[in-house]
Amino acid sequence: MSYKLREEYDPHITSNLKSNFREIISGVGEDPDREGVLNTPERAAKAMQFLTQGYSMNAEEILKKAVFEETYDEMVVVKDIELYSLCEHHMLPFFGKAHIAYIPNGKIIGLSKLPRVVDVFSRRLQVQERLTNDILECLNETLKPQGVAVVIEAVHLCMMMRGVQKQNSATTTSGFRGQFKEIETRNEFLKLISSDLK
Ligand SMILES: Nc1nc2c(ncn2[C@@H]2O[C@H](COP(=O)(O)OP(=O)(O)OP(=O)(O)O)[C@@H](O)[C@H]2O)c(=O)[nH]1
Ligand SMILES: [Zn+2]
Repeated sequence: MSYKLREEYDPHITSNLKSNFREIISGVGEDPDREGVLNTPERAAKAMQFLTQGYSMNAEEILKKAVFEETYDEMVVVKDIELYSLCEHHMLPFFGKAHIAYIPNGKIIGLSKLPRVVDVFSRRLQVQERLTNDILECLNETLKPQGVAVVIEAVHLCMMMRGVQKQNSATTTSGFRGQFKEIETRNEFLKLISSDLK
């Protein structure tokens, strides 16, 4: 299946979500028949499907479409990939950046496929740790590289708008496989993602 942002919405799912969002609107004390929110259940139903479209995508299929045989065997880094996800505990957004590196093993991947894989796994109900691992394992399994590394830096609205209400805390998660387990390789990656070169 090819990756595309969802423009058509499943009528059955939309109808189910729509009636649930109507309940939520009246549940919070708002009149669901007030003009301003009359179409909100349908809008919210479509927005929620957009935000969770990763469930109907297959990251391995996306990656396999753009694998090329090459002898390049230095580190490839794509950094500052913006991501938006929903925390599975509160269904509130968390968002930030992913940085990905791999060292090819006879095969390179089309660069755009790395952000696409980030989207596939972030457009779901997630925790940041699992999101990091999902991306890492998928790249490791599909490309079988000499090494792969993923770092995610994100802020969580469930910690900002509610709960502890901390506005300046960010969470960093990381995962390393193969050659990135070695301190020198890992440090080279961490240095590259902290440089300002765009
Ligand atoms: N490890 C991890 N925790 C997360 C993530 N997103 C949200 N959480 C946490 O999930 C936890 C859920 O804890 P609970 O005590 O069940 O929920 P709660 O009473 O709403 O917790 P507070 O947020 O502390 O008010 C909270 O500590 C959240 O900060 C994430 O991506 N990773
Ligand atoms: Zn949360």
